[in-house]
Order: sequence, then structure tokens, then C-alpha cells
Amino acid sequence: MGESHEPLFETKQAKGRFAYKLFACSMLVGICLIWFYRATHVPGWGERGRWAWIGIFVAELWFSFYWIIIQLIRWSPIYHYTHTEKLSQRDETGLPNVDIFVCTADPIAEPPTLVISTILSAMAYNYPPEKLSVYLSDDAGSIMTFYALWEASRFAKHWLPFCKQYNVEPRSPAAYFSKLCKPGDACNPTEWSSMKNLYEEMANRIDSVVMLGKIPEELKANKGFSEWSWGMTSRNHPPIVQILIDGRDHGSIDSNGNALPTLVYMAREKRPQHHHHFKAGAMNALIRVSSEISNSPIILNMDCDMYSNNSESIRQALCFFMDEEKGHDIAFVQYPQRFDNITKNDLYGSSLNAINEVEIPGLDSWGGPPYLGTGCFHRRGILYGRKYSKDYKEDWKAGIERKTAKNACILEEKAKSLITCTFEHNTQWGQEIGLKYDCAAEDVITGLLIHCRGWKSVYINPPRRAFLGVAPTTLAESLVQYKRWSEGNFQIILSKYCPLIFGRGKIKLGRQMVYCIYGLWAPSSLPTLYYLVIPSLCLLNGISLFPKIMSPWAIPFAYIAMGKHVYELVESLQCGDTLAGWWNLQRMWILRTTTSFLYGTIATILKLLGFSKMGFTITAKVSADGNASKRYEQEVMEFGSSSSMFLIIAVAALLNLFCLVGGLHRLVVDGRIMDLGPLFIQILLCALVVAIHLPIYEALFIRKDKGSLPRSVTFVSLGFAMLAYLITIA
Ligand SMILES: O=c1ccn([C@@H]2O[C@H](COP(=O)(O)OP(=O)(O)O[C@H]3O[C@H](CO)[C@@H](O)[C@H](O)[C@H]3O)[C@@H](O)[C@H]2O)c(=O)[nH]1
Ligand SMILES: [Mn+2]
Repeated sequence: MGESHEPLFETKQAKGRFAYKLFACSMLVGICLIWFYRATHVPGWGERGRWAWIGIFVAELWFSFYWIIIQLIRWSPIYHYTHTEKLSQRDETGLPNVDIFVCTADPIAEPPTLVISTILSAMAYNYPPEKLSVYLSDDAGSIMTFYALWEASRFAKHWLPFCKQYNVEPRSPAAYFSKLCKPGDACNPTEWSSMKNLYEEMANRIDSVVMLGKIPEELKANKGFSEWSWGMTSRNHPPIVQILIDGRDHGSIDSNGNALPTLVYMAREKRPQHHHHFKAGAMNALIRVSSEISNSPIILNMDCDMYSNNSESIRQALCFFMDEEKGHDIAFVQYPQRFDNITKNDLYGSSLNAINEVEIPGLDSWGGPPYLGTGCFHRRGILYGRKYSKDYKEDWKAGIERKTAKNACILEEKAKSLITCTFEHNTQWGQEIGLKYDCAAEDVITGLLIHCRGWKSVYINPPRRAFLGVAPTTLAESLVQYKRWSEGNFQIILSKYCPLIFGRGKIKLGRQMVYCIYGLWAPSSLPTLYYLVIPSLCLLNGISLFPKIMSPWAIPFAYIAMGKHVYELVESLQCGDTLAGWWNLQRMWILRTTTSFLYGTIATILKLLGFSKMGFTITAKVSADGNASKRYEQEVMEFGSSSSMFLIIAVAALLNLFCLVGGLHRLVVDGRIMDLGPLFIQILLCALVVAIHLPIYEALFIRKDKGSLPRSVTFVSLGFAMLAYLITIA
């Protein structure tokens, strides 16, 4: 078959990189000049500001070092394009079986209707249904979620043929019907409306059952529901496996008589005395359960809120794995994390546009993106820990044949025995096999281990978004999420898996360094806090930490500051952000760095010293309060609760305000206008910090709604800021 050797994907270099490289070199010159200035102008012993100067030098060294690593990924990003049409020209029977894993963990934070919309979107992929198996892992072991899945298994019989007949996109019914208020041109209007009604009735039934907290009596006789008994909780329940649609059963057909994908509900056993390892534990349980039921060679992993927005994604991913020339060393194919609920100016900087469009393609040029936990296709064998060898040939026909299938009940019992609390004891699961445990970024560390076994990965970012999820809608949620990420990645750096140590001899030096980029988020909090506070306090005391504004030494400072921000602004606009969105993102970086990353650093160190254990705070996917959602729509920052993180934010904001006012007062009223030159840069810096914190002052003093900062935070932060102010001027 000559045609089968046509490449299924191609790789292109980013354009305009020469100009960028020139720019980066000029920035490097500027950085060296700043270092030189800092090193040659240290105030002498006994002079005021010597320590502040040394501190700022250290902070700048850190930022420079970080900037240099970032250049590794900005240097030559690459982009991949697939040829799905060439894949489709091949014999469909040669396509591999695919298992799809969806994880959920909390029916309150992740409502069952949301979960099943994701499931339905996965079942409706444009892919032979007899080759698809969809698994839901429910870490809460909630009968509500099971009930919703049972409803979904019935609804799928109508939804799937509808999707295929009218080529519906997206195939999450919730997303599809909320985006479209009338049928598309191709749709038969009566059919469309009856499908919409069918969906809404189902969603209403599920919502009301969830509200009541009880499933209808008459359902209890149905297979599956009897697994639940009195006294079961999310932390304490036996293993449950229920095959809701058995694709191997010839009776499992949709309303048009076509086959349906297999659908399985799984809740691994949970007991209070056994650690469950959060999402990584759930994924490993899914790997084992699926090995018994379908054992497909390809696994797609989705978070429960990340519905499929593009029914071609499986075929696109297969273009990489099945490419005869270049596919043999690809372990996983990662799609970006995109979100459905981002407002126009992205108040919480959640969209990750520049990261998705430039940074990850840059990582791709170093042998592939990290595994990002969702929207990722893996080869099953590699998740079991297989090392790269160029002679290995994947058997795309692998998997369990329909004909040889065992009876569903036998399978369920066998599968349950694989997900008990004790199953993993004295095994390599969570270490050498499956996803790695004991890391808040189980995805990144698992990907690192895969890369260290000699594999590559691929990042794919097609114009039609592959997956859309729910981004945090409050400041606290967003900060907690970034804390987990920064903590997880920092933990990797401080562990024996530190890319620079563990990766030596296994992956290239550049690759080792770029793996540290996100790991260095957490410790960046310290130099950032320093830069945010010390120059402002020095301003108050008339201590200059920067060159005079008219001195030639001011030029490299100005060049670096302008160069960095103007470049980032342009990049951000090119990637689809708005100007206000960019400004919001700058604010969020400051807030994240001073709170999430600081907490991430502390948590990592405490854990290293054995004072605390790992946790996983799930990000809420629904807003509890209608007014809060309205504020989110209007892009008003949501504080509401009193988190200690807010205290840090408020103190930093107030302190800078005091310093700006105090500093200007000194210049004007005390008649020290001669100090303007040496302090100009500090005044500017302080004024920018104040400007970026405007929404914080508003929340402290002006807003009266429930989402503003609690009074207690206002008083306590005022107290702290005053104290620091008084100590400084004393
Ligand atoms: O004990 C747990 C905790 C979480 N989850 C699931 O993990 C997923 C991710 O949780 P979420 O709260 O949405 O976290 P995010 O910060 O949005 O997740 C990102 O970051 C995580 C690592 O920090 C990765 O696991 C995720 O895939 C990635 O999307 C969700 O589907 C949860 O249901 C479990 O299955 N069991
Ligand atoms: Mn999420």
C-alpha cells in the first residue's frame, strides 16, 4: 500500500523569528548593562540603602535568569498541521479502538448535568462507535452522578444519530442548545425542537433529582442503582463498576439502529484510612478497569467540564500516532486548555492565550509539550511505563474483540477487584506504572517521566477548538488553582525528579531547562514581592535605588521595561487578547505571584519538611450565587470571602498607595524637589503598582456589594500598611 505512507501531518516553523532573535539579543545587552550598573554602583558600607540595593540586584538577577530560560521557548516555536482527509482515505477498519476517560469528583462543584454533557460530547465523536468506549470515574461515588449517566445513556440513543445526521457542532447538548436559539439551516425544525425538548426534560429531571437529593423509587429496581446502600459517602464506599451501554451487546443500538459506544460508570473504593491520590488515583483506576473491558491502545483523558467542541479531534490525534514515518516515537498528543466562559476582557487572565499560542509551541520544539491533564491522547502501553525502542511496533488492532467479550456482570465483578483500596499495595502503580502520585501536578510529572523514557509528545492547536472547559469565575478560585499548579511544578523541581538532575542523560539540556519554567513560578513570588514593596518604601525615605532619570544608565532600565511590556502587549493582542485584557492579565500576574505562588512555595517547603500532606482543591464549575455571576459578566472582581491571600493583596496595594502619597508629599511639600531626578523611576514604579491595583482600592473602600472585600480585610490591611509606613518613616 503505497498510499499509506503519505505523511499524515506536517510541522512548520514559526515565521518572523529572525526579528525576534535580534530583539532578544538587544534585550540581553540591556540586561548585562543593568547588571554592570548594579554591580558598580552599590552604596558603600554605612551608606543608606546598601542592603536594599543588594536585594534589588538579587531580584533582578532572578528575573534575568528567568527571562533567559523563557527565550529557549520563544526561540523557534513549531506548529503542527494534520491531514485527516488522508487518514479518512484509508480503510476505516484499520482505525484503532479508543478509550475516553472523564473524571469527576464532586457533584456540587461539578454538577451532574455538566458532567453528562461532556460525556455525550465524547460519545458523539465522528468515529466508529463500536471502536469507542467512554468511562466516567466518579470520585464522589455519588448516586446522583450515576443517575445522570443512566439518563445520558438513554438520551444518547437519540442524540448521537441527530449529531451525525446534521453534523452538529459542538456535540455537548448543553453547549449546543445554549449557543443556538433556533435550528441551523440544515436541520429539520421539528426534529430540532423535539431534540431540544428531550434534552431539556432530561436536564430538568436530573436537576430536580439532585435538588431533592433522592432518586425516584421506581428506578431502584433498575440494574446498577442497587449498588448504593445506606451510609455510603464520598469518602467511604465500596468499588462500583457499571456498564451502562455494552457496545459488544448487539442490542445496544441507537434509534437508527446503529451501534453505540460502550459507556461505563466507575467509582473506585474509598475508605477514610486509605489515601486515594486524587485525580492520579482515579486515572490509574480507569486504566485498569478499561483494560478489562475494552483495552484500547489509545486513551483520551478529559476533565468533566472540558467538553469536546470538535468531533474531529480523535482523527486529528490519530494522524500523529499512525504516521508511518514520524509517529513511532510520539507518546501523547496534547490539545490546549481552552475555556467557554471567558468574558471579553478576561478579568482573571484565565484564557492562557499567549501560553497556548506561543509558549507551548515553543516547548513543542524541545521534544513536545508537557502533559496538561486534560485534552490529551495517550498510548496505553506507554502509560504502563514502556521505554522507547525504535523497533517497537504498535498493534493498532489491539483491544478486546466484540465476539470474545465476557458477560457484562462477570466483567463488572472482575473490574471491581482492580479498584479496591488495597489493589495497588506492593505494586508499582503510581510510581513506575500509570500516573505518578504525590505531586499536585500529576500531569506534568507523568509527562516528564514519559519524556525521560525516550518518548516525544506533540502539541496540536487547530483553529476549531478541540475542548472547552470552565475557567474560575472568582478571584479566590483562580488564586487557589494557580497555587496548586505552582506548588505541583515547584515540588517537581525540589524532588528527585528535578528535570536538571533526573533528566540528565535522558533529555537534552535545553529540554531540562524549559521543564523548569513553570516550576520556577512559585519561588518567583519572593523577588516579585521584594520589587513590589522595597522600592516604594525606599521612595518614602528618599533612598534612590535606580539611576537618575537623566543619567545614561536610565536607558537600559527604560529599554528593558518598555521592551518587555510592549513585546508582550503585541504578542497578547496577536493571540486574541484585548488591550484591557492584557492589562487585566498584568494585574493577575502580580496577584498570582504575590499570593498563589507564595503559598505554593510555603506549601511545597512544608510538605518537604513533612509538616503537611498534599491536597487537591477542586475548582468549582458553577457559581453558587446569581449576583456573583452577574458581576462576573460585568467583569467586576469577585472577592466575597475573607481569604488570607486577600490580606496580602490589600496590604501590598495600600502600602504602595501610602508610599506614593508620602513620597510625593516629601518632594513637593517638604521642598525636596531636587530629589525628583534620583527618585523618578521609583515614583513611576509605585504609580504603576497603584494603577494596577485600582480594583483593589475600589473593593476596599467604595464597593458595597457582596463581592467586595470584607470589612475585616479592610481594617486589618489598613493596620498592617500603616504600621509598615510608620516604621519606615520613623
Ligand atoms: O480527587 C480528585 C480531584 C480531582 N479530580 C478531577 O480532576 C479534574 C481536574 O480538577 P479541577 O478542579 O478542574 O482542576 P483544574 O485546576 O481545572 O485542573 C488542571 O490541573 C490539574 C492538576 O493540577 C489537572 O489534573 C487537570 O487535568 C487540569 O485541567 C476534574 O475533572 C476533577 O473531577 C478527581 O477525579 N479526583
Ligand atoms: Mn478544571
